[in-house]
Amino acid sequence: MDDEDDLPGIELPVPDPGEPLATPDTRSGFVALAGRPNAGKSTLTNALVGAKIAITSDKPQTTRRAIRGVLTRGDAQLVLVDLPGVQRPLDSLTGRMQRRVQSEVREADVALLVLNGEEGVGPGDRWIARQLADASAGGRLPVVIAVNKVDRIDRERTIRTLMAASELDVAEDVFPISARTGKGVDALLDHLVQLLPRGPFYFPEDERTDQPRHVLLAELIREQVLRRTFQEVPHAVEVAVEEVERPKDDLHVVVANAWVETPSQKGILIGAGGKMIRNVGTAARKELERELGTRVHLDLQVKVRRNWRSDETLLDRLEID
Ligand SMILES: Nc1nc2c(ncn2[C@@H]2O[C@H](COP(=O)(O)OP(=O)(O)OP(=O)(O)O)[C@@H](O)[C@H]2O)c(=O)[nH]1
Repeated sequence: MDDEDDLPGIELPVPDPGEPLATPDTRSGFVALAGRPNAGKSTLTNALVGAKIAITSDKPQTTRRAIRGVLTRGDAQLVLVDLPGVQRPLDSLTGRMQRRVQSEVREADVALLVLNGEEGVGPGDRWIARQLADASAGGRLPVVIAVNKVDRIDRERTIRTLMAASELDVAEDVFPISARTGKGVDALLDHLVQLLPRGPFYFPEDERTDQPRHVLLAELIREQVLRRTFQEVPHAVEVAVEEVERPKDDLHVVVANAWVETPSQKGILIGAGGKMIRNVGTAARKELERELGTRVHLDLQVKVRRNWRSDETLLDRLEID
C-alpha cells in the first residue's frame, strides 16, 4: 500500500505527535465516519479493521445502524464508527439513522469525512462539513478528510478534488485513498492513530466489532438482497434473524425473515417460481458459512409488514436506534 510515488503533490501538514508521555501508554478512541450515502464508509471500515463487519453495496443508504469496528495495533486501539450516510430524514427509519449520526459524531474523538472522489465535492458534502465544523467548534473534535475511490479517477482530477476538499475548511489533513484497493489507507490510519487521546483500550485486543452476532448474520443476508434488487425494493427490505442453533458441531441452522412493505415487493423478492429467493438464499448461505465456520442450513421466509420503516416498535425490535 505504499503509494508515495503517485500521491498528488499536496503538502499535508505533519501531524502533531501529541502531548508528552503520560500513563497509560496506550491510545484509544472513537473515529466517526461521516459522509454522503455511497461514499465508501463501510468499505473503508472493513479495510481498516481487516474483516467484513459492515455490508456494502452500490445502493445508497445501505448502512442503517452505527456499526463499530475495532482495530488494535500495537499500543493503539481505534474504534471506527461506520455511520449511515447523511441524508434528509424521510420516515422514522431515516429519522433514527440521522439522529444516530449526530449523537455519534458528538461523542467521537475524531471525525473522518469520507468523500466520493468519483463524484467530487458537492452541496451534500458542504452541508456535512458545516455540521462537522459546528461539532468541532473550539477545536474539540479533530476532523480529517479522506477522498475515496481515487482508483477511479486520474491524477489531475484527484488533485482538483483534494483542493476542493481542503476548501471545505473543516479539516487540516486530506488523504487520497482507495478503500477498495487499499491505496493510501495505511497513511490515513497512521494519522488517525496520532489523533487518538491517551487512555486504556475499550475492547479486548482480538475483538473486531461490537455488533451482536444475529445482527451481523441478518446484514449478510440483506447484502445479498441488495445485490439483486433495484429501485425501491432494496430500501424496503429488512432482514431479522430469529434463531441460530447448532445441532451438530459442523452445522448451524439459521432461521430468518425478510420483511418487505407490499405484496408486490414480496413477489419481486420471491421471483418467478421462487428463483430470486433461492439465489439470495444460496449466496447468503455461503456468506454465513464463511462467518460461522461451519455448514449452514438457512431457512429464509419473505413476509409483508406494511410501512415497517415507520413502525417504531419493529424498529426497536430490529435494534435500529
Ligand atoms: N472503485 C471503488 N469503489 C468503491 C471504493 N470504496 C467503496 N466503493 C464502492 O462504492 C459503493 C458504496 O460503498 P459503501 O462502502 O457501501 O458506501 P457507504 O458510504 O458505506 O454507503 P451508505 O451505506 O449508503 O452510507 C460499493 O459498491 C463499494 O464497492 C473505492 O475505493 N473504489
